[in-house]
Amino acid sequence: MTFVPARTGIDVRPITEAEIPDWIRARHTGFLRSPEVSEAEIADRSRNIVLSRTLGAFDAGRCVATFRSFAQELTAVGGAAVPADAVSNVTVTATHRRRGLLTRMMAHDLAAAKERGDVVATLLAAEYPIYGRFGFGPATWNTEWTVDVTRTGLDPRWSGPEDGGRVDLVDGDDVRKLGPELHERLRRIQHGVIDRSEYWWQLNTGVVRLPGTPWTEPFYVVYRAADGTVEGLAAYVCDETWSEAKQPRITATVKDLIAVTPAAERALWLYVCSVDWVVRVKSGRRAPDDLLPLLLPDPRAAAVTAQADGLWVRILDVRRALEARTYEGTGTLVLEVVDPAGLTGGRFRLQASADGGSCTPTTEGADLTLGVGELATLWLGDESAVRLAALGRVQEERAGAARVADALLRTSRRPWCPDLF
Ligand SMILES: CC(=O)SCCNC(=O)CCNC(=O)[C@H](O)C(C)(C)COP(=O)(O)OP(=O)(O)OC[C@H]1O[C@@H](n2cnc3c(N)ncnc32)[C@H](O)[C@@H]1OP(=O)(O)O
Repeated sequence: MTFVPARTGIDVRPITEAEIPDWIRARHTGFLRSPEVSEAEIADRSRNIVLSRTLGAFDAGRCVATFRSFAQELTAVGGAAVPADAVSNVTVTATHRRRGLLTRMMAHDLAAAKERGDVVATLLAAEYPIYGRFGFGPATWNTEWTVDVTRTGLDPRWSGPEDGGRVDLVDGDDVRKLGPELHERLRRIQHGVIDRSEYWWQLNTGVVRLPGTPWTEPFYVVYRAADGTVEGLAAYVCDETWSEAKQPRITATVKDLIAVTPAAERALWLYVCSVDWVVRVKSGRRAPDDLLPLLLPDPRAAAVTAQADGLWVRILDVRRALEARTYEGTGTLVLEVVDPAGLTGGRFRLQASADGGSCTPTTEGADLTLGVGELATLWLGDESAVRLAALGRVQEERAGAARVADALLRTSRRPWCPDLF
């Protein structure tokens, strides 16, 4: 593995164990948090980072930029997991911005991911304009609704699901036992979902608490179907707002809600919207086509209060990415994929049907020319090639090719990535 040559006299390289505290300080500085570094954080990082995948830029021995990646699995359309290079903790200290340090760290990491055989790289972008230039495209979107419970039209006498299932309050121990298996089932049916490690469950149930990140123990509920199978799990916290007239005006904020059946999804949303005293429910990050508004007799009670790009994907291997997913339509498409970084561009013939896709290099004339970032936005099924063509971001080399691409690549339900990393 060769490093991108230094143009600035600043070293970009994997950090050593001894450099972890300085790297944490630089990371805090880049994210505009207090530069103070605690022993607890050093211990936590020492346990959880892979040094060879934790990059720093060093100017006169001081860390001035940070970058970290780790192994992740991303669910493709149809439920197969593809190996992903998850990028996180990207910072460049303000004194060293716009000197190409991010560019060098990214080139180093993506080259290593390609060499390892990862199919895609993923990240969550702090700001939209940063990562398109590196071949990433937004592949999932998140919507947050705020439900005005007083106008949902829900029956105030609702006292649990009427399908034979039940909703039970559980505690963090139960969640750590039941959650991982439920999430594994979700991963097999929901494209866009990423794997959750044991550490994720510990962090998100308060077993691991990081300095500077306050923890409020949430309420946890599970939905069990009539046969006792756990099909859904929700975690929510409540504030303590009361009106001046001493009336409870509580907002419930959903931290996590995963369900593997529509019955579980329905029961958990109706439960959260029916807790006495709760007048407002904040949904947290949901897919834009989440059922929530339409589960309410009056969907206008659910107002969209945030909408933003979610998971960004960088395809590292076009052939394996297109062969990993399934297709709702049948047809053939020749794609000219432009990748200025030279990691995976070329001309590919995609033959798709209900049995899967085959993708082979070809010299046939292209139907559609598109950048590798645009392919990422289409790959998870969310974006429309017709829309991108209207924006001038994909070129039709054959009239009607964008419609064919939509018939093959788009999915009935939108992808969703509920997690932060
Ligand atoms: C996955 C995550 O961790 S997301 C978190 C990202 N981190 C942050 O937002 C923390 C605050 N910001 C920073 O640390 C830095 O500004 C970074 C990491 C965003 C950019 O680092 P830099 O070293 O300045 O980037 P670099 O010099 O390599 O810039 C490469 C190109 O991207 C452009 N660019 C970089 N950041 C931005 C931005 N925020 N908005 C628009 N363009 C940007 C540069 O102008 C440059 O363009 P050019 O090639 O046309 O000249």
